[in-house]
Amino acid sequence: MPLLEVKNLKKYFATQKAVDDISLSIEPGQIFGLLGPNGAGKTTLIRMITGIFYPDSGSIIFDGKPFDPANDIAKIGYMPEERGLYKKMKIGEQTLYLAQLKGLGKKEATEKIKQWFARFEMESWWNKKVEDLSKGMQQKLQFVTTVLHSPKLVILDEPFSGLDPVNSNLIKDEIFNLAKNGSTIIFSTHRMEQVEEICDHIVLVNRGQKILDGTVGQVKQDFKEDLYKITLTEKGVLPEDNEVFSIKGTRGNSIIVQKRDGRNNNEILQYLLSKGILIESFNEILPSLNEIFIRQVEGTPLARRFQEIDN
Ligand SMILES: Nc1ncnc2c1ncn2[C@@H]1O[C@H](COP(=O)(O)OP(=O)(O)OP(=O)(O)O)[C@@H](O)[C@H]1O
Repeated sequence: MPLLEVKNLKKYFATQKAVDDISLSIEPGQIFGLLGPNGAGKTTLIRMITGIFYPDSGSIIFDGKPFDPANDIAKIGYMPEERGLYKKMKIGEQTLYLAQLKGLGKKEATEKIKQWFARFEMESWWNKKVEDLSKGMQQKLQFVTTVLHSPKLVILDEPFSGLDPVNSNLIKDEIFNLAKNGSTIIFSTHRMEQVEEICDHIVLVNRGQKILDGTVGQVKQDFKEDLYKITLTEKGVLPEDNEVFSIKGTRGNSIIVQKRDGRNNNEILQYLLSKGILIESFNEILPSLNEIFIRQVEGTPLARRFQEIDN
């Protein structure tokens, strides 16, 4: 049973169809990437899933039942892009307050805060004010306040913005841990390399509509162009266009080839061997999510620069 099911959700503003008939389904433990260009409708969709906006129409099923914001909100942790911490309040006190708002008792909340603060090396922050923290430190704190009550659904909007590589890794590891322990994660970002690394499943939204839905692997397979990078053992004996493949680029003793329709990989290798060309390595090149994103959103062909493909 999915943890979250959104069916035909719509939210129109006066001049804008912000979410225009979106349906999607998220399984428990999934790390789900909600992607789309600026203004696509991601925040509006998230605001409906978190009970901030009522949908104009459509339904949200959370944990098997119609979504009931008053009760279900305690099972959700949302880290919005605009961070919402009280600048003047002391960090320990504030974290405790936010945890209690999410339904934790004072004792349990204090224990959990201590565990998280120890894990993130934040123990010395307890009596500091938020305004005394750097942007990245505030980000870590916001992450802790989002996940402290062990929500079933964690929604993270650009969780890595402003974080250095060490802290990014720390948060990334925690995202994997949360999913491993059964939390479901919705992860919204414009950084496609993070999506490739972290997400199991993605949905791409554009102009209020869903334009892609699948696992990262499936989506890449769907957009593949039958391109291969072949590294040859000897320089100088490069093949030419032929009936099995066409040459799309060369770099040193590596070539990028495109398999012709109806041909298979063995035929590529057989052709090269028949010409006495020895092969050091042979790899399929799948498009990056970044390329797919741009192609789908802009409707432009993949602008691949072959000389820049390194692996
Ligand atoms: N409260 C509002 N009133 C009127 N229009 C709105 C409101 N909120 C969002 N919109 C419009 O709805 C559309 C979708 O906005 P939304 O914030 O959901 O996009 P987004 O995908 O989150 O974008 P970004 O990546 O830039 O955060 C935009 O055209 C926006 O101008």
